[in-house]
Amino acid sequence: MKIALLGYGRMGKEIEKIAISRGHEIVIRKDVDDIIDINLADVAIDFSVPSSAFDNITNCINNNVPVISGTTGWLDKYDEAVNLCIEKNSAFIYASNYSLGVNIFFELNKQLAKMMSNLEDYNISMEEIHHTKKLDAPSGTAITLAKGVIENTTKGGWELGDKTSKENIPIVAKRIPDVPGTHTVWYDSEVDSIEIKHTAHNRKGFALGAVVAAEWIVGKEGVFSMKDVLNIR
Ligand SMILES: NC(=O)C1=CN([C@@H]2O[C@H](COP(=O)(O)OP(=O)(O)OC[C@H]3O[C@@H](n4cnc5c(N)ncnc54)[C@H](OP(=O)(O)O)[C@@H]3O)[C@@H](O)[C@H]2O)C=CC1
Ligand SMILES: O=C(O)C1=N[C@H](C(=O)O)C[C@H](O)C1
Repeated sequence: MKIALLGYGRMGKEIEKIAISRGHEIVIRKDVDDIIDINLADVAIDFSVPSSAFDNITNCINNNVPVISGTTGWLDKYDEAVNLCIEKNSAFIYASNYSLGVNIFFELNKQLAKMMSNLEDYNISMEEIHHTKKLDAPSGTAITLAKGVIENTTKGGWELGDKTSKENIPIVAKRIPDVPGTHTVWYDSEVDSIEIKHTAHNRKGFALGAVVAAEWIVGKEGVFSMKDVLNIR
């Protein structure tokens, strides 16, 4: 496949290595606001910055080039991208995290939330730790984890900070040099704690998932998720 990399930073470079090792060709490497001809590519992979993701994605959709987006911090415009994709009969996936391990962790988190939903002695909290170059907080992955709990409990939302709250899920965001991404969900009571945790050791899992999603989406039409790609039930 001919792949356009929209964003050629830490993730773009990791994706390039995996894509080439799987027999693909990189035809576009876009950073900043370069003018590009997206039609040179069979599929585009966007790991850029929150302020440019929406423009990158809609350029692909408008040109009927399937697009995989991993950029976080732009989701206020997600519904607009979805509607455009449906209107143009194009193909699009956004995932806050493309690694297989985190996508299994998302399902585990939902199951645990269901089991804990009636146990009032336990307080939920979350923590995400990332490298100091990360632009957004909390991480997209932490937001997906919080949504997974909200869908399965009476929690109404999430908030940044460590304040225990009956209504919202507190999320602490820590920035420590070189950490690729660590997410923990706790349920604490007076007598014990339950903890589930995912630790990325490097960026290879994110990059492989994005390339697998790009291979999967070519020839399809619609708005999909990593659950579709990985066939997780
Ligand atoms: N979903 C997932 O699985 C994962 C998601 N991410 C997310 O992916 C994004 C990128 O992460 P990462 O690679 O670490 O970040 P980097 O900062 O290393 O890379 C982002 C790149 O995007 C470039 N860029 C800036 N403006 C544009 C534009 N208009 N079009 C295209 N590229 C542009 C930047 O260029 P310059 O430096 O010149 O500004 C930079 O090279 C983040 O939002 C991060 O949260 C990260 C890992 C996994
Ligand atoms: O910025 C990162 O590095 C990461 N961002 C994603 C997020 O915001 O969840 C995924 C991963 O944790 C790495």
